[in-house]
Amino acid sequence: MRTDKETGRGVWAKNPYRPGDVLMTTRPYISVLSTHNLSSYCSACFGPAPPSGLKRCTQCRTIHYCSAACQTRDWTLHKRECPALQDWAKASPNAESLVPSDAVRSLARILWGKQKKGLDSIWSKEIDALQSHRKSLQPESFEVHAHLSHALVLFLGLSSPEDLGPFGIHSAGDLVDLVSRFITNTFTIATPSLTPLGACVSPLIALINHSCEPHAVVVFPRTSPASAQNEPAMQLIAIRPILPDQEVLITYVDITLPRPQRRKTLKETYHFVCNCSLCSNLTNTDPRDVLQCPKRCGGTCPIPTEENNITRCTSCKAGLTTVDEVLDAVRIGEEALAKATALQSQDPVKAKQLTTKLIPILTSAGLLPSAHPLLALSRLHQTLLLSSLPDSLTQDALDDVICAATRSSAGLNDVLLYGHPSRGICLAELGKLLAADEPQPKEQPKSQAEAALVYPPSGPKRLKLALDTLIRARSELMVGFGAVNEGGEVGKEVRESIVALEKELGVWKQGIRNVVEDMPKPLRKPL
Ligand SMILES: C[S@@+](CC[C@H](N)C(=O)[O-])C[C@H]1O[C@@H](n2cnc3c(N)ncnc32)[C@H](O)[C@@H]1O
Repeated sequence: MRTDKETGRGVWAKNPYRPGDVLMTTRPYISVLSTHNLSSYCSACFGPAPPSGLKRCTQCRTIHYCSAACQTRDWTLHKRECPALQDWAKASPNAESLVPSDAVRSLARILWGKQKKGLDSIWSKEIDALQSHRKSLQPESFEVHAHLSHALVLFLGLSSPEDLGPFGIHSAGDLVDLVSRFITNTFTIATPSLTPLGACVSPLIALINHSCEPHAVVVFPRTSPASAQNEPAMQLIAIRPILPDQEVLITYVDITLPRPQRRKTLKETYHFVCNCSLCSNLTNTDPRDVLQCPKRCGGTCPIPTEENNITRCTSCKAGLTTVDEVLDAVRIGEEALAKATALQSQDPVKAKQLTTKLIPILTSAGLLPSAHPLLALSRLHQTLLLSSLPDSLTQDALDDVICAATRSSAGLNDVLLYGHPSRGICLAELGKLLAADEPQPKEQPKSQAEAALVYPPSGPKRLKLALDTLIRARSELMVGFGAVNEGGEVGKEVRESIVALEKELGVWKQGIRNVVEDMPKPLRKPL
């Protein structure tokens, strides 16, 4: 750890690292599941329900565990949390707020943890040393802070903030510091396939500063089910070569978003203006911000904005003549993205209608798959299609989701570095879909030219594409989720699918060979 005047504390590499190397493994100090995951994942190891189901805490009836060992491990904090959850539910005015928010449950766990370990313990000191932005808080965030503080005091069963003394909080300033430390240093826990599960705080991982072109990523690969007591294990994994004496940087925001959106979140949540290599490079065309050349010469041009609406192909210099159409498409695309994201869980049908309608509009306006908001809409569309696949799968439904996954993967590949976990997961999903049994295989095109236009292909061609995609997925997962982890849980599943597909393709080739060998041999001409 070193300290820099501008960025504060940070982590520097002592040794060289290659992409796929694990730099550190640690368990967060506190972690909580998001409310909607509380009954489907274990609150101690964050694993999914085993075949026998999860066991619910009989007292609070809110927290679930996968085993007695996990329940025992969580007991030191849950014994404080359990009565608080019961009292909160009793006082709740409606069924939607029977459980306090993830942030309130996390803050309470931090305070109970400090009390249990001792206010002078290293544990508590590391929490207290986390970066706080109390002094630079903007008036817009006062309301969030006040709301969280009020809910926290209620959840702890106290009558006023003055009663927080036993937790080391002696003034309003201390309380603002606690909330600010949580907001600046909290980390999203995800499944091995990157679905968000909840929130956690690790003082070690929280030391790492940000870049929109990160050297490393933090993932939860879950490599061995036998070691549930070490989960949720956070691993810091290199995705670029890192040299000794180089600062290790991760990203705090979604780096598929264009510069203005990234900078806004970094300013509002983390209180700094990003000057990373990607944010400072304004000369190159950013794949997050590009249209096809209006003359389709193969080049690209930057997406126009209200302020700068003159844009030309960087290759043939043709000027864009459909500026208003593009500006409108991007504006309604962004509105639809915000709406569909908000509706995703309450009304997925409506959300899918929005993504289905907007993707062709953005595509016909010339946006490339990597451009914002097309990439974000494509990824959301893929998730919505996958979760609404009918039980009796139809060829059209399967082919639709394959096309969506192909578009997302193409976009991600242009924006993210080789080996980024999101690229590997998207390829793995695409490969698995291509390998799925076709419900009603389509007739094979007669000519090669016709076949080239059909996507996704059918029959053996599709299986071969599935195999190639899974092989690419595996090599990317070996980077993003660590080579020693064999690409994490998903990397291992992909390896098994590759073996099964190779067998299937082998059987198919052997079948052809047998048919050929059984055919009557042409008579040899006499010499
Ligand atoms: C999770 S903490 C990282 C560790 C922090 N530097 C510390 O001293 O504890 C996040 C905070 O670090 C600072 N930070 C991280 N990356 C930065 C960057 N690229 N430029 C400026 N400040 C940065 C910001 O104050 C941010 O809110």
